[in-house]
Amino acid sequence: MAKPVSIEVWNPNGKYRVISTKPMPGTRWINLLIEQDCRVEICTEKKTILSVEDIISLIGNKCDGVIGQLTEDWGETLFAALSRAGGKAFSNMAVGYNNVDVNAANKYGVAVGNTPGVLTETTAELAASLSLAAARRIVEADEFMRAGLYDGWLPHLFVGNLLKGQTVGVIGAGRIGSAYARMMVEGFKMNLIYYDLYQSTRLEKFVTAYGEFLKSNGEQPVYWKRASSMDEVLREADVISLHPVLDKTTYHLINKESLATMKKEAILVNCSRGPVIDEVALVEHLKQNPMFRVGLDVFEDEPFMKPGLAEMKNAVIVPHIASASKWTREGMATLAALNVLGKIKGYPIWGDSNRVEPFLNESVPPPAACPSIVNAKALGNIHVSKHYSLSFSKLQSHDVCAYNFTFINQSCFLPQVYLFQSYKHQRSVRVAVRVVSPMNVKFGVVLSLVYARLTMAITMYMLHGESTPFIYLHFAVLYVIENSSIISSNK
Ligand SMILES: NC(=O)C1=CN([C@@H]2O[C@H](COP(=O)(O)OP(=O)(O)OC[C@H]3O[C@@H](n4cnc5c(N)ncnc54)[C@H](O)[C@@H]3O)[C@@H](O)[C@H]2O)C=CC1
Ligand SMILES: O=C(O)C(=O)CO
Repeated sequence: MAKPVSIEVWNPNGKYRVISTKPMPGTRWINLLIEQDCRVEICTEKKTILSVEDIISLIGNKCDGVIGQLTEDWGETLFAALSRAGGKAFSNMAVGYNNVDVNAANKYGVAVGNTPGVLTETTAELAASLSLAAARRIVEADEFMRAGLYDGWLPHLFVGNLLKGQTVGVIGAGRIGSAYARMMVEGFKMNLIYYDLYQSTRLEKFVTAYGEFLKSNGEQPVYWKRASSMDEVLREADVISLHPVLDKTTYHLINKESLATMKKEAILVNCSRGPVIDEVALVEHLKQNPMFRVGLDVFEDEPFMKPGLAEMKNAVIVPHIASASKWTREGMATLAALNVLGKIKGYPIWGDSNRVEPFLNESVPPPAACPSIVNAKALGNIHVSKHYSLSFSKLQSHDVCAYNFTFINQSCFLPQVYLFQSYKHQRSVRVAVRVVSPMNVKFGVVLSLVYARLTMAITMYMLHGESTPFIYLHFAVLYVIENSSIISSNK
C-alpha cells in the first residue's frame, strides 16, 4: 500500500477531479480549471521526483485527468490506474514526452498532451547562451575571478572562439532547432548547416533573405546548407547544437565515433535530452581534447552526471533550465491544464501545435480546444484544421462574446453547433460553430458566420430575453476576417 502524499486542494466541490503532480508557475492554469468546474489537487510532496507508487496514490479511485512532469515514468501501470479511476487525459508539462509510453496510453484510451511552441524561443535562447558561454569560456573566467586569481590583463588570458563567419550546425531543425539557427545566423552572422529528416524551407528562406540583406549592405553574406547526413554537419560545423526528439533513432546519436568526426576545437551544445549523447564517451573526449567545449542542459542519467563530467573545465553545465523563463513556464502550465480540461470537456484538438498563441492570451478566454494531444490520431480524435478566434468587447452592455469558428475539414456539408457554453460568473457567452463543408474555406467562413449569428441571437434571447442586433455584426466580422491580422489562422 503506497503512502498517502500531501496535496493542496482548490475548489473542493468541483465536479471533475484534476491532479497536478507538482505545483506549477502562475495561477491562470488553476483558474481556468476552476472556472470549468474542476476540483484541482496539487501534490505538495517535498521530494523532487515522484515514484509511480506516489502517483498511483494521488490518482486514487476517481480522477478525470492528470498534469504531470517529464521526470515521471508514465507507462502501463500509471495509465491503467488512471483509466481505472475514470481518467481521460494526461498532459506532460513539457514538449518532450519520451517519459511517456504513448502505446500504453492508447491501449487505455487516455489522451497524452504536451506543450509545444510556448518554450521554443526560451529554449533556443539558452542553447545560444550555452554556445556563447562555451565559445568565450565565461564560466571558467567567472570562477577564475571569484577565486581571486586575476592579477592583470594578459594577451593569452581565456582566449576563446569568434563566432562571426563560422558555421553553426543544427541537428534536428524543428521548432527549437530552427529558432536557435536563426538566432545564431542573425545574431552572429554565422553560416548554417543543418540535418533533419525533413527539409526546413522556412529556415532556408530566412537565411537566404538575411544573406541577401547583408550583401546589399556591402557585408559578407551568410549561407545555408541542408546536410545529407549527420556526419556532414559534424565534420563542417564549428558550433553544433542538438535539438532532435529523443527516440530510438537519436539515442546516443553522439558517441565515440561521431565525436571523433568533429573538429578538435568545436563546440557541442545539448538542450534536447541527455541520452542523445553517450556521456561516458563525451567525458573521455573532453579529457583528450581540451580545446573541445560543450554546453549541457541535459544529462544521460538525470539528475546525475557521469563520473568525471563535473571536473571538466571545458564543460558548461546547467540543470535542465532551458525552458525556465517565467512567461514560458506559466504558458506551459496553461497549455498542460488546457489539454486535460479539453479532453474532459470533449473539445476538438487544435490544428497547429506550432501556433498556440490564442491559448496564451490572458485577456480573452482560450479557444475551446485541446492545444496539443500527441496521440489524437491513434484515439481517432478530430483535429481543428482551421481556427479563427475573434472577440468583441461590449457587444451587449453586459456580455463579452467570443466566437470560435472551427473548420474541421471540407469533405461534406454539415454545419453544426459544436459547442455552446455560458460562463455565468464571467457573464460571457461563447459560441463555437463547426462547419464541415465541401466548398472553399471562405465559403465555410460565410456559412459559419450566418449560422453563428442565428445561434447567438437565439441563445441571447433564451438567456436574457433580449433580441440582439446581429445583422450588422455578420458583415463586420466578415470584413475583419478578410482584412485584419487579428485573426489567427494556422495555415
Ligand atoms: N532542455 C529543455 O529544457 C528542453 C528540451 N526540449 C527537447 O527538445 C526537443 C525538440 O523540441 P521541438 O523543437 O519543440 O520539437 P520538434 O518536433 O519541432 O523538433 C524536433 C526535430 O527533430 C527532428 N528529428 C527527429 N528524429 C531525428 C533524427 N534521427 N535526426 C535528425 N533530426 C531528427 C524532427 O524531424 C524535428 O524536426 C523536445 O522533444 C525535447 O526533448 C524541449 C524544450 C525544452
Ligand atoms: O519541455 C521539455 O521537453 C523540457 O525539457 C522542459 O521544458
